[in-house]
Parts: sequence; structure tokens; C-alpha cells
Amino acid sequence: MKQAGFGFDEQEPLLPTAADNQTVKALYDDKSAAPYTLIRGYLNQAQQQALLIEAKSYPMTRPELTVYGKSHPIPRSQVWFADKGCDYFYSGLFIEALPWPRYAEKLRLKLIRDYSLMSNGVLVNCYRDGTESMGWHSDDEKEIESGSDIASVTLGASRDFFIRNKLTKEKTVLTLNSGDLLIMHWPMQQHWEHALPKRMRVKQTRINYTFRKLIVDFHQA
Ligand SMILES: O=C(O)CCC(=O)C(=O)O
Ligand SMILES: [Fe+2]
Repeated sequence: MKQAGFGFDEQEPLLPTAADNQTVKALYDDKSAAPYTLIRGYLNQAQQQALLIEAKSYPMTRPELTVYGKSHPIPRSQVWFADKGCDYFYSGLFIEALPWPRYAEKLRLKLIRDYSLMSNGVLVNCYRDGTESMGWHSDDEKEIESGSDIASVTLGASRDFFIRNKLTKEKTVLTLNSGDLLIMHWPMQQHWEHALPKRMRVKQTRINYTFRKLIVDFHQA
């Protein structure tokens, strides 16, 4: 049945265009530039609203991480939706796959349609306000399929996003706004790290979806 009003079923122009492909290629050729593509305003207002409303019902948890023998809850909450066989060992924690909610799944299909960006799981992070954050890391877990890109979609509050070269420590700062899509191309997780720093002035909540492609049944093998 057609879902009127949420914008996910509209026939929008297919992407990427030849110009987009050239931009990506230029980034790959320039070894000093972080290999990402940023698409501002990828989601329209209706799509953002549909996801923000849906996210209110996600079963978010705040797992404890053990650092130097002491356990601390992570400074954000999260949930992992994925296909069967796509459990994820993420940042020292084993997270079981929950079934895809309606609009998260629509967004997954939109990314396939617009960018041929295949994924079989999405990690949703919720930063209640600017006191919540994510430290420096790369999404280079063994179960992530080699050569796959990670698509990150922001909703709600605008937040700064840091990218840093592992070797040169050269840093790029992006401000991600509601509806923006950041595609982190494959080599980015190998040679670069990223982080979402605290921003004490931010009082609103930010939701972030990162779509990933995992090797199916990696943890059953
Ligand atoms: O919230 C963000 O923009 C970053 C999320 C992230 O890096 C991750 O989930 O691995
Ligand atoms: Fe990440």
C-alpha cells in the first residue's frame, strides 16, 4: 500500500549522477583527502519526521563498556537492526540483530536505489543532547564486508563530526545537519578515524543511522 505523505515512495531522480562519480573518484585519487561524499538535505522534511517519530519507539539500550577493569555506560544509546545472520561485535560488545522497523527499512531501500549502497544492518545511535558523544574510532570490524561503504544519516540536532588521518593526524571538521547523508567510502575506515565530540551548547537530541554491510553468518561460522 502506498504510504502517502512520508515521501519515501515518491519517484525522485536516481543518483549518483556522473558528476557525483567524478567527485568520488577525485577523492580516491587524492590520498591526502578523506574519502567521503556529503549530500546535504538528502531526506526531505516528511522523511525526517517519519524517522524521528519511529525512532521514539526503538528499544534503545546503553550498554556498559569495560575500560581498564572498570565498567561505564556508553555516552549515548543505541540499537542494531539487521537481517538474520547479521549479529555484530561492535566496539567490544556483541549486539544481536533486531528486525527492521518500517521507515528504517525504507531508508535502506532508498540508499540502494539512489546510490547502489547495499547494507544488511543499521546501527542507530541516539545522542540525547550535546553531553553525549562518540570517541575516535574506525568502523573496521572483521565482519564488515571488505570494500563496502558506510552510509550515515543525521536527524534532529546539528552536530560537529571529526575525521582524522591515522598517520598524519590531519583533521577535517564537518557539521552534520538533519537530513544530511554522509557516505564513508571503504578506504576511510582503513586510514582515517572519526568521532562525534561533546558540544555542551547543544540541547536537542540527535539520531544517527549508520548503514553497514556485514558478512552474513560471520558469528555462526
Ligand atoms: O553519530 C555519528 O555521526 C557517528 C556514528 C558512528 O560513527 C558509528 O556509529 O560508528
Ligand atoms: Fe563510526
